[in-house]
Amino acid sequence: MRVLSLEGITMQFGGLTAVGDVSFEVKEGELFGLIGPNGAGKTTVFNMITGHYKPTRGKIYFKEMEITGLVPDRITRMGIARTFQNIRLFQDLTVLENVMVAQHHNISSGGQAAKWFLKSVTRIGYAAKEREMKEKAMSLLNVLGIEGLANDKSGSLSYGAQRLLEIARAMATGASLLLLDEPAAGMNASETAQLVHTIRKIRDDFSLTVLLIEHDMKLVMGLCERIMVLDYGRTISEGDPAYVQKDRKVIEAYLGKEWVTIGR
Ligand SMILES: Nc1ncnc2c1ncn2[C@@H]1O[C@H](COP(=O)(O)OP(=O)(O)OP(=O)(O)O)[C@@H](O)[C@H]1O
Repeated sequence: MRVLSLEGITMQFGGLTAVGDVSFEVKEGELFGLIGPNGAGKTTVFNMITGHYKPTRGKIYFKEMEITGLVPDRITRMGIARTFQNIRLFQDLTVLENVMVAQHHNISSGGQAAKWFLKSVTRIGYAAKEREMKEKAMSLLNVLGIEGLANDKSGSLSYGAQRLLEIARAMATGASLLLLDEPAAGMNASETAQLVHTIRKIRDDFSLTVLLIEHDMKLVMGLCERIMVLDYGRTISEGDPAYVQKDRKVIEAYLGKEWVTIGR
């Protein structure tokens, strides 16, 4: 079954066509990669799916329901969650609190709202509710392998751990489709290798569908089952990793000739 479907999506900013007539489908349970050079339009595609931008033209469907132009909060509640290229965590809340706040995904704005939410849950005495939220949040941190950092302030974490926390937060919304924007950015080689394993595991254990943007080609080629390549807002290739990495258009526009000899 297809989970996500984009039909002829176009996004113009004044005279600039950031994304031009892009169509693709992501099937349930798939690990789908969106790649291409800087400025190709990848994040703009994410922003249209999540309702941060309204497409100039085209339609977007999630599980056969049209979601084009719906507000981000509504789209999150329908089951789509994302991480951001520039990490967006509540830096002065703990790791555990960050995940607990994300469970209540209506509270998506500023740190004050997040603090108010946590305080009211505790003060009004929803002890059982709080305990349940804590347990769920801890189990997500466990899955991501950062449970040992639960009581640390998120601002004190390494870059790699912050990226994992962002994934935990996206999962905490109860989403069935995760959009990950450069999840390996800032990670070292061993963290990246572990991330491949983790993304596969959460896909399997939580029956998720994952759409990701990434510049680390080893991760993309080793993890994704299908890949779409954008260049100047247009689709230049789509297929499995074996096909895409041999496609001359992709090598010329993005991977470079050195990929052919050393990349694999
Ligand atoms: N809000 C905006 N207003 C004007 N131009 C924008 C806006 N958002 C994106 N763009 C432009 O759209 C084009 C595509 O940008 P986008 O961020 O989607 O690329 P990208 O493929 O994600 O790049 P990168 O790999 O560097 O993150 C760029 O030329 C960018 O400057």
